[in-house]
Amino acid sequence: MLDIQHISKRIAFKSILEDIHFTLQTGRSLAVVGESGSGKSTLARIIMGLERPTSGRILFNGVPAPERKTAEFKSWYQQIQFVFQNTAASLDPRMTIFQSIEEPLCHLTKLRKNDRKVLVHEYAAKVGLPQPLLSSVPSHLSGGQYQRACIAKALIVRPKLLVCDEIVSNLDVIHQHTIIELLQSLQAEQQLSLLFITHDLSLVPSLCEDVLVMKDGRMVELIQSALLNSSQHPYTASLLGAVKLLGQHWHH
Ligand SMILES: Nc1ncnc2c1ncn2[C@@H]1O[C@H](COP(=O)(O)OP(=O)(O)OP(=O)(O)O)[C@@H](O)[C@H]1O
Repeated sequence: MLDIQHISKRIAFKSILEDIHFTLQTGRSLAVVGESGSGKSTLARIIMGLERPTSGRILFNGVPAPERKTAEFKSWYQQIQFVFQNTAASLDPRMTIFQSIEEPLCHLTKLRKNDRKVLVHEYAAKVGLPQPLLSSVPSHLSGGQYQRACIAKALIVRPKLLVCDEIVSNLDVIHQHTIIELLQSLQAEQQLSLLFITHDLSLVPSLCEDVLVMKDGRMVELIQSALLNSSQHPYTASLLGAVKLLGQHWHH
């Protein structure tokens, strides 16, 4: 379904991404891990259509990503939704949480007001956002609640693929786990494919079947997360070593 074909990106003669290629099948989950500066966010921005690759292309169900501002762009991107690390900028501070979650339905569907309202309540409940919070503005939410609102906003148009860029990095461990459990259950319920970008390898095994390890814009290896512990690659081993040094738990 998502087919990343030999993506490279150069900015001012500097190579940011070099020959990234992988596929992500329906209902599967892939983590993209690597230390800061390895090119993860650039890859996410290219998948989103915010940046163009220098070479290579992206197909979704066999269809190449359309140019921005075309009619095809809208329907292509209805299938792929994103949740970002930069949470403070993800929701409009002047809108209520209800309006924010409703917004993509206004842009991407022809649903009537009442039907939109039913869906907003349904998705708020799905992500565990208490109903009274829907009339609040984003600044009144905790980090975990804010992230749930972003997830509800992304999922309400029933995308086939959800791309998450560092979405739990700013949360404490308990909230990290509830968000990961939420993604697991939504994934199973909606046959959602998940691309989970993180610098934190400890989060990967509980959520993703496969892992793409990146370093300096290149693919180090693509490996099943169940086999991570036995990776022969020195860079993957060093990332794993860092996780163990921090004393984090390994959730299989
Ligand atoms: N517009 C740009 N101009 C110049 N260099 C850039 C630009 N965008 C990204 N880079 C460089 O590309 C490299 C990869 O950045 P990117 O943000 O994709 O990495 P990352 O793995 O997501 O890091 P982090 O986890 O810190 O967000 C970095 O060295 C960064 O400085």
